[in-house]
Amino acid sequence: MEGNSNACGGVRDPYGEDCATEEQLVTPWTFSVASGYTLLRDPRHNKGLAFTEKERDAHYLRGLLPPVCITQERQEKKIMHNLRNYQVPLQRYMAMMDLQERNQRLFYKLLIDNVEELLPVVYTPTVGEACQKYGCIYRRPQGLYISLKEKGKILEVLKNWPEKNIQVIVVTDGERILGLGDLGTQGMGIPVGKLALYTALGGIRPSSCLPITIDVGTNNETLLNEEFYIGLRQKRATGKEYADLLHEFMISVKQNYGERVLVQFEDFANHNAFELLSKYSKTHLVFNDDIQGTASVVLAGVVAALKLVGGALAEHTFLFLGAGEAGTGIAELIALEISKQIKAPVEETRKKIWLVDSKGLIVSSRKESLQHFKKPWAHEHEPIKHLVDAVKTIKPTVLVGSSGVGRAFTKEVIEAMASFNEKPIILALSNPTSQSECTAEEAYTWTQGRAIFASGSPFDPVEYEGKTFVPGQANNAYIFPGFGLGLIIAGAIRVHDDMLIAASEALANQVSEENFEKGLIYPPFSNIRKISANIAANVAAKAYELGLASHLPRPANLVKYAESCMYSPVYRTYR
Ligand SMILES: NC(=O)C1=CN([C@@H]2O[C@H](COP(=O)(O)OP(=O)(O)OC[C@H]3O[C@@H](n4cnc5c(N)ncnc54)[C@H](OP(=O)(O)O)[C@@H]3O)[C@@H](O)[C@H]2O)C=CC1
Ligand SMILES: CC(=O)C(=O)O
Ligand SMILES: [Mg+2]
Repeated sequence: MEGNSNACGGVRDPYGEDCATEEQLVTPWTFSVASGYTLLRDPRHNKGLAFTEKERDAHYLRGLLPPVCITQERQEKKIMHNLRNYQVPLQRYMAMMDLQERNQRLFYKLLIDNVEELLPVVYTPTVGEACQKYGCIYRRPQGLYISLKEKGKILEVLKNWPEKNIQVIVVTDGERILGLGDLGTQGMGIPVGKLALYTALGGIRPSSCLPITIDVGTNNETLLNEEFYIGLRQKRATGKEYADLLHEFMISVKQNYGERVLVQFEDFANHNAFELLSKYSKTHLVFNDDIQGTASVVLAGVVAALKLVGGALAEHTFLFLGAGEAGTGIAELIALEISKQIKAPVEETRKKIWLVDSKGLIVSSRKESLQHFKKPWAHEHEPIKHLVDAVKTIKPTVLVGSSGVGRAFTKEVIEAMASFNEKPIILALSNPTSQSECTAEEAYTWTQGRAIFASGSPFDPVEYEGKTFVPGQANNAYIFPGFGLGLIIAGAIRVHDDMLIAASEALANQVSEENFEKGLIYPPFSNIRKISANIAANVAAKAYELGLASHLPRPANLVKYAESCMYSPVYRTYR
């Protein structure tokens, strides 16, 4: 039989793949048995050198591994040692991605046990560089790519993904990747990174997480001309063509995974993000991390900061540089919380919050030309063009950077904040580090060590006049993993603003006296699983209270229940 010949090097070739010429069509046959060689190449089950003698015998692994058997802890130690030897952050990122492809449990064990060290590797700032170079470093698909070519077939594409029980999807269209702009399909690094955190920080099983990038083209000329770009080489589709593709996607997701799958919109440009959120929040379980997750984390930080600076939330004045998704999202949640606290209409409480965009202070004379999400912030005031003049005029107690413009908080801006605030609250939220509105060192030195500072991407501690200042990280990574877990354990069918406030309260409550003594307004990430369990419990409790939960009866102890639902990366023993 021709297919059995060994003419092309194969002992048996039942499917004719080896003897087929390059022009002949063959069927890509595969069969999967989780033992032997296949087991070593299955990232979900592979344990590498940690397979025991017994397992090596039972699963046909003899000879496929060197003789030594080591524990998962020893493997972890070795990989951390190797990672620390890399000088370039992107090499660490690639090593972590390789590990995720090779041995999933070890990847998550590493990430959970070394979260403060590895968060900057798999997440901001390094993930930003990874997205910029994603075409060059691309090895294997880590999620689903849905492009205009898949129009009309999105449901089929979803069915191609090997896992069926998906609980969380993080989706981007790559148009506003961190503060780095339009990176097209290379934005895939973001859903992949966010979902790694869903598992490591929030305990959602990796198999129920699905990263998706929707490719409608890119307006990034550099990428369009880049030899190794992996996306569609065309300008972005807009209008009906864009809306139709997104609609087909949302319908297909619900059809394939049901009512309770959480869709997290991530790093869409604001001209689509607000509309998508408002359209699909009525029919789907959707959450926009940049608008809502960021709002929740910043509200928590500000509430915690009040313990250090004093005063009630309503007594503070807020000024934002950046009036997009993050800026207006945060502003709205703060206004909502103040309105609940002082029982005043939100139209009133918005008046203590001011925003500056690329054209200057948002004021009523600009109202007609403003995008809809900025209009509620167009207060009566004379126009002001520059941030520094806005700071000097408005005299905010809290200054928030959500502009994506690195070093926009100049010395003059920060000194102005320090001139009328004993303890100015300065939050430089933009990512990655290159886009941060100021560095931690600038915030502390220009305020003579008086600033309460946190940033979107991490900064090292700063020595100033013999004292060490530890900056906090105001990043939505504190919120979305626990928030998602809360929605899942409650079987929530819709997201409600009160759930964001519930998440925020839970986070603020986790800041200890010891943290406050160091000037921190967020608890350390090293406690993140406990923090996430508390956030999840508060969010779930709110879902039950609002009648939006479908998992009945309600567990009595939601914190314990959340903890008990969390994925553990410890190896299982194979019989
Ligand atoms: N720490 C965290 O957890 C998060 C951080 N971010 C970061 O926040 C940044 C912004 O994100 P997002 O709100 O979604 O982006 P958007 O594009 O929606 O908004 C950016 C805003 O910044 C304004 N802006 C741009 N350039 C200037 C300038 N030179 N002076 C004043 N304002 C300017 C824009 O003005 P105009 O409207 O006039 O164009 C716009 O209002 C990003 O860097 C992102 O990484 C976002 C989410 C979470
Ligand atoms: C953190 C985040 O979501 C962002 O920078 O877009
Ligand atoms: Mg984002």
